[in-house]
Amino acid sequence: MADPVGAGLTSPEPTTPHAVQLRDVWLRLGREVILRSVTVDVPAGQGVTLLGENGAGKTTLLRVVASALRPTRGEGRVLGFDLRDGRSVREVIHLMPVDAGLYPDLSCAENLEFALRVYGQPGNVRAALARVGLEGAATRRVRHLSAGMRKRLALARAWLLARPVTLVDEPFANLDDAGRALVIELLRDLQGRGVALLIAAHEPELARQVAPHALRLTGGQLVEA
Ligand SMILES: Nc1ncnc2c1ncn2[C@@H]1O[C@H](COP(=O)(O)OP(=O)(O)OP(=O)(O)O)[C@@H](O)[C@H]1O
Repeated sequence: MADPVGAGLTSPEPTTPHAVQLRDVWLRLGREVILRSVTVDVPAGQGVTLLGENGAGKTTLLRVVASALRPTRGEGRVLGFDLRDGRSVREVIHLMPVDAGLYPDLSCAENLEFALRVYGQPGNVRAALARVGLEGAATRRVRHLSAGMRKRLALARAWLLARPVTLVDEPFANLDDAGRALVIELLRDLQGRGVALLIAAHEPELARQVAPHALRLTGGQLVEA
C-alpha cells in the first residue's frame, strides 16, 4: 500500500485518519453536473446515513468514495489515502452496490470465496452464509436466487470482508421485515468491529438505527438532514 500521509487534506489526528474526507468535490458526467461542492467527513469507525430523492446523486457519491469515479474538481481521502491512489483506496474499502454486484454464474459460496481471495484474507464462508439464512443455498448459482436472497448474499459478503470502510447502497431494498432487521444487526456488528459505514438509503428510520448522523443530497449538494 502507498504511504497514506500526503499533502492536501489534513487530519486533526494523523495516526487515526478519517474514514472518508471529501473537500469541495464536483463531478460532471457527460453534460450534467451530478455532484456540487460536496464536503463530508466520516470519522474512522463511525457511521453516516446518506439520504436523498431518486437521482440526487447518492450512488454516484459512493462510487466517488470507492474511487470508481474521479472527481472533476476537489479532492478526497479514504483512511488517509488520496482518492487518486485508487489501488490503495480499494484495499481498505468495500462497496455493496444497490444491485448486489455478484457473479451470476458462481454459486453463493463461490462468490464469497472469490471476494476473500480478492482481498487476500481468510474467512468462514459457511458461517457467513448461515448468518444471513443462506446455508441451504451455498451451491446454488446466484442467477437462480431471488432479489432478496441476492441482497442477503451481498450483505454476507460485506460482513465477511469487514473492510475498514464499507459503503452500503440501499441495503434495505427488496428485503422482508426479517431481512431488514438482519441488515441492522449485521451493520451494527460491523460497527462494533471498528468498520466505518456510509449508508445510502430511502429508509431514514432504519438507517439511522445504525448511523444516526444523517446527511441529505439535494440536486447533488449535501446538507445536514
Ligand atoms: N454514467 C452516468 N452518466 C451520466 N449520468 C449519470 C451516470 N450515472 C448516473 N448519472 C446521473 O446522475 C444522477 C444521480 O444518479 P445516482 O444514481 O447517483 O442517484 P441516486 O441518488 O443514487 O438515486 P436513486 O435513489 O434513484 O438510487 C442521475 O441524474 C443519473 O441520471
